Amino acid sequence: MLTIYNVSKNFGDFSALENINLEFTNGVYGLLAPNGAGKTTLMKIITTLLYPSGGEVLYDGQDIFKMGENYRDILGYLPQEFGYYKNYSPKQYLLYIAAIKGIEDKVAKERVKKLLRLVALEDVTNKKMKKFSGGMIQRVGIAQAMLNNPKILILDEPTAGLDPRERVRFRNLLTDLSRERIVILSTHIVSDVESIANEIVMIKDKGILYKDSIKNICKIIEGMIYETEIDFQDASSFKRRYQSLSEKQEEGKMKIRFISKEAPISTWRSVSPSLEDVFLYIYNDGTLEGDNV
Ligand SMILES: Nc1ncnc2c1ncn2[C@@H]1O[C@H](COP(=O)(O)OP(=O)(O)OP(=O)(O)O)[C@@H](O)[C@H]1O
Repeated sequence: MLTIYNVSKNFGDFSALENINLEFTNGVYGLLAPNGAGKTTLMKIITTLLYPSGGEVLYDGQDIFKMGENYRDILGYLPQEFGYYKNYSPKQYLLYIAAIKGIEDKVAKERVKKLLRLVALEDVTNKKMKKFSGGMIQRVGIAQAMLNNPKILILDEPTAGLDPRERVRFRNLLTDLSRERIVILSTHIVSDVESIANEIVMIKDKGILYKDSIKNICKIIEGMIYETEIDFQDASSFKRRYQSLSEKQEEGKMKIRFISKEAPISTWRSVSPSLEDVFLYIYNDGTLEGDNV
């Protein structure tokens, strides 16, 4: 179990995170927040790349900063900008990283072969990576993070730049991997974590706002989400009053999904909240009038 206990992080006078408390067991966790909320900072602390200004991070009760090599042996990390060598093949690259990690040659060869199969890159094992798609590169990234068969796998914005098919493949891979390890991935894209994360961790105002299942998080706004059709000319006043979640044109009218805490009127249809609705509600920019914020 990975435990984050009262962790804070300051950069000079600026406080990026305050009193973070979290516990992780095996499964996929989606760290979800807008850019700049502190996701990368938190992930860097978990990977020991940044030292917290206060608090502790424990793995099975041991301080990860004191575990040194022993912690790095159980940690896999895919940073936001992962540096690979275009002129290398995935096999060459992974063997090279394995050598840096001090994995014995014979063991490394076996593992690289297995990992390339796991991330479905067997057919391009010896092809130079310069012609690879974003999704293929991300899968090489996952494979390098998995070289030491880590108990904790940290992925910083791993789905940026993937096309929808690659996203699906990527999700399936993570679900598979999370059976026997802690997988924490950060993103500001709700749909990336919606179908794979067992729990969502939301950061707001430097702290943890929620750590819960999607189902429970959605309960926060249950009974507050509606859809209705309005005339385009009424749209701006409507949107000043109610927070719009999505809009589309339908038969000359605007179909709008929105949040209201007021008693509904007969033309509103109550709908089930989604994680995307919660995200928009939580991180709304405060441009509404009245009590609906
Ligand atoms: N080395 C640093 N020095 C000063 N401020 C920093 C430093 N690193 C991060 N910050 C600030 O801390 C806050 C959190 O940054 P962080 O990169 O963790 O956010 P994020 O949620 O990961 O966003 P993104 O996805 O854009 O990286 C931001 O306001 C950022 O400007």
